Amino acid sequence: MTRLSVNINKVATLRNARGGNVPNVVKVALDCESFGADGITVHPRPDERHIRKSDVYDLRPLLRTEFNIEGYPAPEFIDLVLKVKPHQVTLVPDSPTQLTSNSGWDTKANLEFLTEVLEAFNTAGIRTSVFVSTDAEMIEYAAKAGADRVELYTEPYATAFPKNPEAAVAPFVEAARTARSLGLGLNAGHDLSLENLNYFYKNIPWLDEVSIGHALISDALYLGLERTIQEYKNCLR
Ligand SMILES: CC(=O)[C@@H](O)[C@H](O)COP(=O)(O)O
Ligand SMILES: NCC(=O)COP(=O)(O)O
Repeated sequence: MTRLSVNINKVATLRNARGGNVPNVVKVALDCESFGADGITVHPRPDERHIRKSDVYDLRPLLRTEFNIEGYPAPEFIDLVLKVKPHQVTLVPDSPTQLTSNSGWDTKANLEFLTEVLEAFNTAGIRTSVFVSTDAEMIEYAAKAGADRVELYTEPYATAFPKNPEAAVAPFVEAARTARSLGLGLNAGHDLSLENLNYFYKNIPWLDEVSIGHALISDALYLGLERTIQEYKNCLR
């Protein structure tokens, strides 16, 4: 079974636009779970432009499904994750000012750093995932650093999909095989959508998890949150 983790960053973006508590990020997360989401993902950024540290603390005791926290492992992030102890932490190589994630780690160049950080999370009993491109060497070095899983950065797939789905997914199938041969679990995310998700899943049915935010929350404006989550779940069958 491939699990759907709903990324609620964009709900927090909307809430922050007015400074109040509408929409209520915690309530939306709990509703996502009631509507069938298998997990909730947040990506607290240093400027707190969407998810705030306080959201992470508020969510932790209330979520009933898997909690995944993504982010760059700066000292403040490491401290937050070790205090909150989510089920999974996903390390992303984003700089503080970045608009959104736009690449995977260079796991070879950052081997020492990643090994140290992953060890801290592994020791705390938190499952670890490292955001990577489809480059086999990057996946191999993620395994060397001690990751439990890799998350494939799917933006290149999403961009190439409309013109040529087969060519778009091919490097991801290869990367997924590499990850499996190394005993790594496999996640995927970024720009996955109702248009491109089912084809991705059908080609890589052993995917453990996808995390989806931007397209899913946008679809919910038209379809409503409950129906949207059901439609994304249907893409994973
Ligand atoms: C790692 C990843 O691909 C997503 O977490 C993405 O970065 C979402 O973050 P934003 O919602 O801040 O764009
Ligand atoms: N890890 C990817 C994620 O959480 C959501 O990315 P997106 O669907 O907002 O592009």
